[in-house]
Amino acid sequence: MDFELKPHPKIPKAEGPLLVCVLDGFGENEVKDDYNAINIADTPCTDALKEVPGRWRTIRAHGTAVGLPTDDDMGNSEVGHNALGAGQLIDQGASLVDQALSSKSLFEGEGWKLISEAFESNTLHFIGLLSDGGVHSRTNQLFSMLKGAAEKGAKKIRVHILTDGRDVPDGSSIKFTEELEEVLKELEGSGCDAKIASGGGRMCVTMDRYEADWNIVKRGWEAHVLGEAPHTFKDAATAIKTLRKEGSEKPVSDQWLDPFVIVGEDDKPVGTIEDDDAVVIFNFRADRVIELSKALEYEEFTAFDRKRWPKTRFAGLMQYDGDLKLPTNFLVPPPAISGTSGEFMAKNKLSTFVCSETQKFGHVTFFWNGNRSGYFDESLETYVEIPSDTVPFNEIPEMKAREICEAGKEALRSGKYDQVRINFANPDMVGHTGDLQATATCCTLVDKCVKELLEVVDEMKGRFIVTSDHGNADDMAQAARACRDKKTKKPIVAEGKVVSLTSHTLAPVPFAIGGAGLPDDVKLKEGMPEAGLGNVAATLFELMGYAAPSHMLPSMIEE
Ligand SMILES: O=C(O)[C@@H](CO)OP(=O)(O)O
Ligand SMILES: [Mn+2]
Ligand SMILES: [Mn+2]
Repeated sequence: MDFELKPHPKIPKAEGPLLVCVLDGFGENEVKDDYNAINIADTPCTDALKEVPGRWRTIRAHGTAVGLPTDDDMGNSEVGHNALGAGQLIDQGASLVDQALSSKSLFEGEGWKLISEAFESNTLHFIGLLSDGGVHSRTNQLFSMLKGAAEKGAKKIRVHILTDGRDVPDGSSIKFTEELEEVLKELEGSGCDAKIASGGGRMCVTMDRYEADWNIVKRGWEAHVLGEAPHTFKDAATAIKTLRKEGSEKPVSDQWLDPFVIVGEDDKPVGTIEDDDAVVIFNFRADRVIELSKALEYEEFTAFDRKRWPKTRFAGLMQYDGDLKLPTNFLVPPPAISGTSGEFMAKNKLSTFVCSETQKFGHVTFFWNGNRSGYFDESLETYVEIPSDTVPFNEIPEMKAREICEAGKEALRSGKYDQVRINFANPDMVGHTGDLQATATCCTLVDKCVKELLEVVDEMKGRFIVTSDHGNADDMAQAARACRDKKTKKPIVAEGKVVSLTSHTLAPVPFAIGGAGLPDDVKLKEGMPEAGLGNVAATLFELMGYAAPSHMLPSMIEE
């Protein structure tokens, strides 16, 4: 690949830096009702951006536009930031696993060979997120692997389930558990001893990310590996129903269920993880299983006391970190992402400042750079992580927006950077709690932060991009979502309350350009209705005064 950036024939380089500001989960939903938290928030700055002729549009952020299998798949941070940073359409994990299952290549690769060594005399464990959300995993993929393993001779299978309620409606984990039990019963009928062994809610068990709180992984380790948890049950459906504490003063949502272990008639755990067992993590998405992968794979490990480290035959559904080559073994080769905008920046000696808080830090670094940890050239890249709070984010909807804003302003003013890239986590992270008011509150704050940043961009004669990676805050009520079902915009009401929507949405996202350093005649093209997140990287280079690299999807700037 030719990495040399050539000057843009018409757009000169700016005096000041380019700000790339990602408002995570800030969709532009066509339904502007009382359940659209952005609509009810006070957002004068981002509203004003929409009014500038030729400098605002929406772009696609879901489905096939970001490499997902179908246009029913909502966008998410991984695919969103991959597309934003790479400027290319990449077949994503969800699609690659689907393909590997339908071609059966999944059952023929090295990873499968490794785990199949345990089929005869040891246990095969599956650990992952049990839902059909399609963001981290999908039940139909798990079920195909379970059936495939039993057909190919696995004698004993244990499944460790993390309940969702974040990418799918809260409470749906019971349905997914029942579906799983059905499949396991079928396997039992064919002579395979197959059971659910442990579980817990994804936000408090196992699925931490970016090392925000290792205790989450520790709880998972204790439940899945050691068979230890504060609660034991004879079956998973009872576990979930009991731990949800429905009808009580403080019901618990699927995301936040305590860890639990399933025990047999003898009250002993039905499925601890032992030496020589095979373990498969059935999530395709990386961020929330990298820590568990490290705990399973690394002999040297200090993040928490594992008490016991079984030597397992461990494979990820994918390889989750291309730089660390973690895990060593995997069932499906990950998408190849190279020639990202970050790599081009570094190879052309352009300097970058990147900042977010822990919850989104890897989004603007790891995902942005094509699922690569680390730097392309540390002397040119400054990455600042502001530690996130470890509470449910509707309790502190401000999160670290203030701190990120201040760091961004300082970086812009320093004159040291060609690009300043930041991500505000709030609309997404607070949106996932389903708390409409708190989400509106954080959108108001984020809008203020954007205003302050844009003022500094002007002061420095710089340029800006303000955009998002997918929707979330733009629809907070189930069935109110316009894009999912245009016919029923009315929210679902249960027990007198509107049922909240905790997931991402299918809405497109805003894309705004501007800044005092941007010549007046630089405008966005008309048309290009199909443009999506993958068209941002080329646009970014043009805004910086360079011709876009030819392998990237086309720029949205008018020629
Ligand atoms: O929290 C997460 O893991 C996902 C939702 O499952 O959200 P995002 O893609 O915005 O990171
Ligand atoms: Mn996101
Ligand atoms: Mn999210």
